[in-house]
Amino acid sequence: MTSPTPNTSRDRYMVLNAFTMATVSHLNYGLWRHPADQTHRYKDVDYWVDLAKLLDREGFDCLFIADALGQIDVYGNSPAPALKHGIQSPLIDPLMLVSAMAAATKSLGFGITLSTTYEHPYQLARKLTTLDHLTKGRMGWNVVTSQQESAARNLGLERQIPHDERYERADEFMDVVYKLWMNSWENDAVIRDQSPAGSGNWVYTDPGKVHPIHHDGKYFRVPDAHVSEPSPQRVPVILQAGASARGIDFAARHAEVIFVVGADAAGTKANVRKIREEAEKLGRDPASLKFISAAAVVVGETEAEALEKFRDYKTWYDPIGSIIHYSSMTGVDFSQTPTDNVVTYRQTEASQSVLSQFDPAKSGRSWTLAEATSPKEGFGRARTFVGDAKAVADQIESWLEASETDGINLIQIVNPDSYLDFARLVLPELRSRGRIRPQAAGTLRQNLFPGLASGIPATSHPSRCCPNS
Ligand SMILES: Cc1cc2nc3c(=O)[nH]c(=O)nc-3n(C[C@H](O)[C@H](O)[C@H](O)COP(=O)(O)O)c2cc1C
Repeated sequence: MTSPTPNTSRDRYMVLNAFTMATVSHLNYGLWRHPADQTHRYKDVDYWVDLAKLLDREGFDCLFIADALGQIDVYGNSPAPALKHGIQSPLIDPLMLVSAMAAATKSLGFGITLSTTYEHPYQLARKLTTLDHLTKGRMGWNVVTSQQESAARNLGLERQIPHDERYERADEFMDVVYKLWMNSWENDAVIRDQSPAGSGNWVYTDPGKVHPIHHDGKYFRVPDAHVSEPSPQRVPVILQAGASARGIDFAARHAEVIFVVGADAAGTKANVRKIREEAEKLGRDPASLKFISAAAVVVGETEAEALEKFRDYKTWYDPIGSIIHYSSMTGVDFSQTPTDNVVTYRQTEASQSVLSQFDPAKSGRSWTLAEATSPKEGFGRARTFVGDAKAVADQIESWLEASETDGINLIQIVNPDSYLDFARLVLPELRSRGRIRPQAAGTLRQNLFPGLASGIPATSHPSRCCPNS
């Protein structure tokens, strides 16, 4: 049951992320065919640098990039529909994009998706430490346990590790990376004493201040110290999205920014309260968690202009594409399901929360497949706010209130117009209402959690549990 306690820890400043994927269409199914859309340039570094510069200039907190590790092939039991419809395929590696974007920006954070099921913690720790150095403390990690059989098949497994066991493995994965990031190098381990040759005092790193972690667990054995010296945040900001029972437990334990789902504001709020409650039980400070959800915005100078734009965008929207993606996330082949059939929950080894949010037992009403995947009033499964600047700002504020979330992951409908329109029209309005932080504070973590004295996680975060932290 949800907590009756109202959430009192939310800041006035909202979290503002742009949400995309290194592919032709993310949640804006079919819009790659729109004449204004530039997403087909996703393989061009200038496309990413231009997007990052725009978001940085306009004061977005973070560019959040989703990812997947295998083909989208549940719908019709084949990759062909996703390939034809351009549904998250073709796809490139988002981590590779960060250095170029970082070099062209000052304060924009980067939330990149990496899987605890298919990465190794020792390697992942080095990759994210490297980027946290190169970005000067602007890295976030969207921790996923993955959900596609196609990833398992192509990465050396017979089949997916079962859903709950993936989370068990993920818990141990986090334990390993926390030890590497927080416990292995002391703050003053690097001395870089350049005493002249012959003095005998010169030293780069004090070996006595670099500690092996001696991890020997069920899934991982990592005996030695981290190979990289600590980065500005030490631990990238931990983002997370899964919301099954096991996903909620994981989020409550580890996540700082939770990408929360729900069929509507009430369902989203129930998930927010559940995770907050669990986090508090684990001794975490409720102010050290933030909740965001996906949102699309169609804004015009006037309501009529916005409605016309919405109508135009809708003509390009691909409802089959949305079902192809939904099949992949849920692990259920919906290719033969009439779109007016009611969505019922069934347990799969893929994402459970993406299906259970439409379970009548959870949301209080039934949803047809069409309503779940292509609601008339929106784009895909993202909340959609349409109108002039004032109306959109009103809708965003009402949504944040009703869902008890802290901010949005703004999806693109048409790139870059969706972000340009938002920046030109909605941001000044939100700014005038005191919703946008006036300037960057330092690291991504300090931007998201104003008041933190340093870039490292809050003292109640599990990464701070051990010596040297
Ligand atoms: C809103 C949302 C966004 C997600 N984004 C990704 C993603 O980009 N890449 C990925 O591999 N998994 C993604 N996932 C999958 C989850 O991270 C998680 O691994 C999966 O949902 C299984 O957990 P669950 O049953 O607890 O939801 C996403 C899930 C949700 C709900």
